[in-house]
Amino acid sequence: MSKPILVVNGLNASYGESKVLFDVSIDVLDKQVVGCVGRNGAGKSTLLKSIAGFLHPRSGTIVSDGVDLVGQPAYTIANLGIKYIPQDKKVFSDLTVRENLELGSYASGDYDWDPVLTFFPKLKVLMDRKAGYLSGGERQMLMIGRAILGRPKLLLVDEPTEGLAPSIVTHLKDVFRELRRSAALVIVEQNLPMICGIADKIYALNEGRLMAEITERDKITPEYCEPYL
Ligand SMILES: Nc1ncnc2c1ncn2[C@@H]1O[C@H](COP(=O)(O)OP(=O)(O)OP(=O)(O)O)[C@@H](O)[C@H]1O
Repeated sequence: MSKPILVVNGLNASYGESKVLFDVSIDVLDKQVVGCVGRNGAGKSTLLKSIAGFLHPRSGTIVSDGVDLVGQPAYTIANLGIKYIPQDKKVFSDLTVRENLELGSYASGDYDWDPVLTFFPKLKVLMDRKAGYLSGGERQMLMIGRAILGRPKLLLVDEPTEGLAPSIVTHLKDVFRELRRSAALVIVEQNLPMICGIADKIYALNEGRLMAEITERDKITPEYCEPYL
């Protein structure tokens, strides 16, 4: 039986006076793939940002390996091996692909190039190119490569397939499947065939509240999850 790598309990989060998450509780086991689905504005990104330390919640606990992450700065959480891949695919445009990749593990100085170049051989060719010139798919490879270069234990991935060609979506699906050998993943995703194809569990959010925790294998299907979108 795997141990939990993340336990979020009673999370309430706001932007100023506007409350966005209401008493959200989730848990993620080691090497588990957890999907998070919901309509636009449901609070999925806010949940990931809260775990990653980019937004300090009003109340609740977020515990990983016995450490409460609430109140910790984002860089401390990243150094604990919890890597956040935001939706916006922002890269440092004037830095090369190599420099962008290395920045993610700069603090720890621990670079594990093998999985990055095995999963994304195309990055080898692009290594000296300025990141600002990359296509959307190449940027996503860079974002994921940057997160896995430092041997993460948990990846928080926000809508990784948004706007990408079907061949890249299939590739990313294979990458996430392989990554679970060494890390747990929480993936926010609107592409139900993609997330249902790899998730062990799905959480559905609506208007900041948890509507469902779907764990039965035969219910982790696009048809079953569709009403939550
Ligand atoms: N920086 C911010 N300041 C104020 N309100 C915000 C901010 N970011 C998000 N919100 C609001 O919080 C709510 C939840 O947004 P969030 O981005 O978490 O939803 P989401 O489920 O990820 O949506 P989407 O699928 O559209 O990305 C929305 O009503 C949004 O307008």
